[in-house]
Amino acid sequence: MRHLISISDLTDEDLHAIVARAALFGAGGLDGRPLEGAIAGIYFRRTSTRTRTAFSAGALRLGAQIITFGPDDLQLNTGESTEDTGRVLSGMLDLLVARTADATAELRAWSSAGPMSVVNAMSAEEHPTQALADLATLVRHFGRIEGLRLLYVGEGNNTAAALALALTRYPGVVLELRTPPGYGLEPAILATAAAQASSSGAAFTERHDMEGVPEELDVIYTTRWQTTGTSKPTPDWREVFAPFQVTSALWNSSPKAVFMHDLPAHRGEEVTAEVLDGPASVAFAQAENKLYSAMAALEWCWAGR
Ligand SMILES: NC(=O)NCCC[C@H](N)C(=O)O
Repeated sequence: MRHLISISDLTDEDLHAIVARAALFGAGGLDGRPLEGAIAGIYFRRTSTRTRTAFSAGALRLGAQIITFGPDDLQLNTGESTEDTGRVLSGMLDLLVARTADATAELRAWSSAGPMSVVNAMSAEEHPTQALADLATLVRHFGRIEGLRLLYVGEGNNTAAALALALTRYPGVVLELRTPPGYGLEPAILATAAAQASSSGAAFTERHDMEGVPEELDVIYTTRWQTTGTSKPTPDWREVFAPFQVTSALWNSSPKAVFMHDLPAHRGEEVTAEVLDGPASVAFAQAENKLYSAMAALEWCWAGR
């Protein structure tokens, strides 16, 4: 069985193939119903607009049938164990797309329960299918990922982790993260991304200020200040985050950069309305690419059965 729980589950070939396929789907390249006969569970324990809709619509477009579960539906809520839940679901479903309440470990338990592919639709640690949509957006916009210069501004959250794990595999990529002090990437993600960059020929840096950001960027990316399922440990967190707002001033030294955001957006917090709704923004094309990357991820999982 193939599972997509972390970007690290994918070989370079898998990653390139899924991203290329997503870009093809975005260009109208769906031929037939490759998931005809498949039954996918769509289980979201946290709020979702884009990811849940993308996987539901994507599975239906590919010819699968879906069963959706909300946060209060399964007997997990009345104390049934993760393991027993996995044993039951894997006897009935071909695929399970799940947004967990907490750790990725729950998804790993389900992936080893039986013959059912598991897709991580966001956990506390990582948001791999967001990175796939973002890479498909880069391919659709620039025609390539190799050599792109990207600045990520904001919390080192699940999206940042997946982007770091994916982008550092591409030769010539420059990925600089500017994360507020105390809100950086987890050390294990930093270490993996740095090791990948040194073997692929990418450049990867994380800093905790907004001084001297790189120039001639291709992409400026941000994320909301309130990451799902987290709370801020100190009451002064807004003062810590304030310098990390993405404003048009960042475009002075990068006039050709596009703006990306995993959404939902909070205009006036992590980004100004001028940037989000301005001509450089591809944020809503990026959101649509979640559909195409969900389709590519589902197809890749199903092809491995
Ligand atoms: N595109 C998305 O999946 N958006 C929802 C959540 C994004 C963000 N990384 C969060 O955890 O709040």
